[in-house]
Amino acid sequence: MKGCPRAAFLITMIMKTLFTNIKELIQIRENGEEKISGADMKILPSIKNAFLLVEDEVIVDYGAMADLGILEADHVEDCTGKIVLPAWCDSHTHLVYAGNREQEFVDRINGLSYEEIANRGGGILNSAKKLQETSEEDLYQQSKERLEAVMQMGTGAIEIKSGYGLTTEAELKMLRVIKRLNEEFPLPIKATFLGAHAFPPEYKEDQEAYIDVIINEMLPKVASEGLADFVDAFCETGYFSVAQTEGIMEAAQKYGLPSKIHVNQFTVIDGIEACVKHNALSVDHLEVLEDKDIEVLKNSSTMPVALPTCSYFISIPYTPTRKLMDAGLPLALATDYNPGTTPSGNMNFVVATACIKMKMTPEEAINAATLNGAYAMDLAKDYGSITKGKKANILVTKEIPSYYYLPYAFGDHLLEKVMIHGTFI
Ligand SMILES: N=CN[C@@H](CCC(=O)O)C(=O)O
Ligand SMILES: [Zn+2]
Repeated sequence: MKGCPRAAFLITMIMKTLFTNIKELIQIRENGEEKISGADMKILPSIKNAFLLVEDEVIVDYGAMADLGILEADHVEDCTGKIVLPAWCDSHTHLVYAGNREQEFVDRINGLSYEEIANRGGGILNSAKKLQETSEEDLYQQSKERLEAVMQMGTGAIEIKSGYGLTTEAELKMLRVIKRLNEEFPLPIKATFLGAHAFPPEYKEDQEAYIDVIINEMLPKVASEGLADFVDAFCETGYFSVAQTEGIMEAAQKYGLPSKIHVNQFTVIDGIEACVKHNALSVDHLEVLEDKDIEVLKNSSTMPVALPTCSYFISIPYTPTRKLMDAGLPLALATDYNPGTTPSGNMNFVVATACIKMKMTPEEAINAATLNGAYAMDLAKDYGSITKGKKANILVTKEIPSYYYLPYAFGDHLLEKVMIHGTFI
């Protein structure tokens, strides 16, 4: 009922939607699992020839068609030949941005690296300049279009970061746009404050002064206006050091903001250890990993998040997800939707890329893109699986041979219907 509080008083009848003859209902979780780890990721519990019942915005029942008694419903959705699964949970995006960076895409084709482009004032600083010059309304309109598009592609819960503002005013502008999206769209949106995305040029020679702005100027405003759920930093050589990242995590903790940190994208600088020490909810990227990083993640509650379409787009190594899972760790998959390294919010393509390039099985990839993604946004209690009492965020595929077909036919749009909070969008 987000964005429509009065409706709760106006609607008196329960709206029932019954999905019948489902070829296979997948990602059924009955035991309150909040995340799936290690070898368990190979298992995707399912029922063949199933039904699913939704009342208002909640999943209330499911089972084999043979066990479906006579049931009245306001709407019956015949799913003969179709797979039904929970909507994707995209736990890492930068979906709010201004303009695009297709020139840098061509520059990379012509031989420049991400680092070389950034050193010339491109990259994050290029996006920050564009965003600072864009009005809040225009930024909202650009972002809204992207959000509508990713929902049509099956995203039912999403995290969006700031980080292209890099001034107090522009960071707050981004976060207000995220807040407005959250108010006006039916899906849950978690906001992450990423003031520590890059050093603005005017602070190049005095990094600590910018850290001071983040901690003593931006964070208090973000917190007092209730604009963020999490804090993030780009913990990377040439960006924010481990010590600076720790300072930001500690400051955010005082405002009750857990961290989700960009780390180990290009270099190993012991950032993961610092994140685990500060109980980070997730560590994201991890394209370069050493055994010691994996050891540190064991026995922690921090979710490793891989972003395979970022690796695909800027031709960097893929996160060694097999090593992580072999170590018994959980793993989430997300898009990293942003104008520089991943101009795509397509979770289907993320799942396919994980299977094709990282050799994850479809079961592992689907676990990573649903329940584990929800965990990485602190949303697993209500999203990410077919569970009685969870929100009805449901994908219905077209008629396909099996769920293997989703990553197999990687370029096809295979979703027929998307339901968010009990309503087809
Ligand atoms: N690595 C840091 N941030 C983004 C890219 C930002 C940009 O290039 O605009 C990422 O997650 O890939
Ligand atoms: Zn990112």
